[in-house]
Amino acid sequence: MTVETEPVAELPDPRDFGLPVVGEEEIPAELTSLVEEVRTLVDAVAHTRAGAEDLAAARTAVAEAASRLQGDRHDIGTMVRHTWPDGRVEYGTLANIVAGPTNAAAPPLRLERASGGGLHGGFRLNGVYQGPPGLVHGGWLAALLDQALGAAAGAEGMPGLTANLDVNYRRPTPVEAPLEITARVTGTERRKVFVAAEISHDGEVTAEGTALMVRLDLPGDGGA
Ligand SMILES: CCCCCCCC(=O)SCCNC(=O)CCNC(=O)[C@H](O)C(C)(C)COP(=O)(O)OP(=O)(O)OC[C@H]1O[C@@H](n2cnc3c(N)ncnc32)[C@H](O)[C@@H]1OP(=O)(O)O
Repeated sequence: MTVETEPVAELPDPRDFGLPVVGEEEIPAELTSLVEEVRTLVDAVAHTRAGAEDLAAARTAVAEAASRLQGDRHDIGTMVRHTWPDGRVEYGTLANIVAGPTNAAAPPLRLERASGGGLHGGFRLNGVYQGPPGLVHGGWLAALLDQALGAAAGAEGMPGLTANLDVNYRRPTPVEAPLEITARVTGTERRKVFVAAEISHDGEVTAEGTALMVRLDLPGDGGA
């Protein structure tokens, strides 16, 4: 097994496969701000003790907002193009449930290149992500690890699908608290990309995951 992290092939443009592409820079600031507001709304709805009158008024306002937005939609499968500071281009799914920039159901996760290699990001999960009281749901921790693991492979020019994901929960992960996530490629073998990631709070690892990503068969890479 090697730890070769050079991109294996030029990434194809998803448009060549019939998938629409939106540049990250084309997402209107108003949409980004709306996504933030909807996250706040979901948290408010999940925890509200408001009375019937306020609930009914809020329902009407939300229904109006939804009907205003329904008409003009991106297709399922629309991709978003991200350009790293070194010029490398990467594609993600616009409405990805864990990191889609326009998906208000996704947590506010933003991954950056780490100085020592791999990716890292700081984030905070509100009470909507609870499993046990006051703690983040284990399924969401697995989803966050899976996303970071996939993104770490993608950031090295080796996008793929998760074939296997192994998660260990080391300590409880609190909601409403600063969290960090890191992920990196640890090795490659033919189309297999081995990746590892951790979520930590207060400097202590709370959950860690390893995955086998199987690299997409890209045109011209021979699959080796
Ligand atoms: C920025 C974007 C981040 C995205 C992160 C999110 C990640 C996701 O959620 S992906 C969605 C969940 N995953 C999926 O839906 C994948 C479903 N599975 C599949 O499509 C296929 O099984 C797939 C693509 C993983 C592998 O199939 P295929 O391309 O035919 O590869 P295949 O030839 O069988 O295997 C390639 C190698 O991997 C190995 N392998 C495949 N699956 C496994 C497995 N589960 N465990 C161990 N090894 C495996 C094979 O043994 C083979 O190894 P070797 O090179 O040593 O012979």
